Amino acid sequence: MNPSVTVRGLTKRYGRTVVLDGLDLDFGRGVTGLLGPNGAGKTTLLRGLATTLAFDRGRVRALGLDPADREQRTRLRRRLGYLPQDPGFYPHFTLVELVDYMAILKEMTDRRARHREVRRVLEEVGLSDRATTKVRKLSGGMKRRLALAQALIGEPDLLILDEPTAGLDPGQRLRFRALISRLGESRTVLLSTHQTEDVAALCERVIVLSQGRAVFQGSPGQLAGAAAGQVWICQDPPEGSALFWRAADGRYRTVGPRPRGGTPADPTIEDGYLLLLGEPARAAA
Ligand SMILES: Nc1ncnc2c1ncn2[C@@H]1O[C@H](COP(=O)(O)OP(=O)(O)OP(=O)(O)O)[C@@H](O)[C@H]1O
Repeated sequence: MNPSVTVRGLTKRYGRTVVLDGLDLDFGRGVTGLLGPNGAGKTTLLRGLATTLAFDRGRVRALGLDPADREQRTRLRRRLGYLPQDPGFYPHFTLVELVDYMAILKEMTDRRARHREVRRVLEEVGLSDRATTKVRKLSGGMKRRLALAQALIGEPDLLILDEPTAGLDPGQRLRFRALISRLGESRTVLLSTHQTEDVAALCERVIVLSQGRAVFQGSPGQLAGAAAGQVWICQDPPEGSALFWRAADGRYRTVGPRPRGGTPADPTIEDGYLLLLGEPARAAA
C-alpha cells in the first residue's frame, strides 16, 4: 500500500485530558473504517485531518501535503471533503442555497459550473426533490445526506466522513454504502462509525481507536479473525460468562472462554472488536 495519509506520534490534549496519545496510522486509497468506543478520540482525529483543529505534537502527511504548513494546508483543503459529526447548517437557507454557498467557499467561481455541481451532489444523495426546502424542515437523516452532499463538492481526493450513516433508514443506508464504495474506487475515504455492519459491507481496511491509540489496523477479516475460537453458542444462558445475549433463534451467544456446553460459532467483526477492547473482561469485573 502506498499510503495517502500517514500519521506519526499525533498527540492532542484538552487541558489535562490526553485525547490522542502518540497516534501512528497509515491508510491509502479505498474505504477505511474508524471504530472505537465513545470518547476514543475519533472525532478529534477526523477534525485534525480535515484541518479544522491543530494537533499539539506529531506529524501528518495527507496527499503528500503537510497541514502544519500554511500554504500546503490551503492546497490540502482544496482537495478534501469533510462531513463533520455536527455540521450546524444555517436553518433558514434552502438546500440549494446552502450547498451553493459551500461551493463558493470552496472557491468555485464559475457560476454555471457551480450550479451544475450543486445539482450533481444533491442528486448523488437523493435530495434533488428537496432542493428548495429550508434546512430547518429536514429530518435528521436528510440533514446527514445534506452533510454528505456538501462534502462531495468538487470531487475531492480525500473524504473524511464522521458517522456518515448515523440516523439513516435502511434504504438510505444501502444507498450511502453504494455511493461511498463507488467513491472509494478512486479516492481515499476515512469514515468513523459505530456500525460494524458498515465496516463489513464497505471497508477494505479498519482502524480501531481506544484511548487515543490505534489498537488495531488491518482488514475486517483480520479483525473478525481475532475472535476465532472464542465465540460460542449455547442452548441455555452460559454459566460464568458475564457477556452474552439471546439470539433471534432462542440460543445464547457469548464471546470469551468456552462456557459449559458451548459449541463454536463463526466470529464477526463485532466479536473481534469486543474482545480487542476487553469488553468480556470488563463485563465480568
Ligand atoms: N472541545 C473539547 N474540549 C474538551 N474536551 C473535549 C473537546 N472535544 C472533545 N473532548 C474530549 O475528548 C475526548 C474524545 O472526544 P471525541 O469526540 O474525539 O471522541 P469520539 O471517539 O469521536 O467519541 P464518540 O464516539 O462519542 O463520538 C472525550 O473525552 C471528549 O470529552
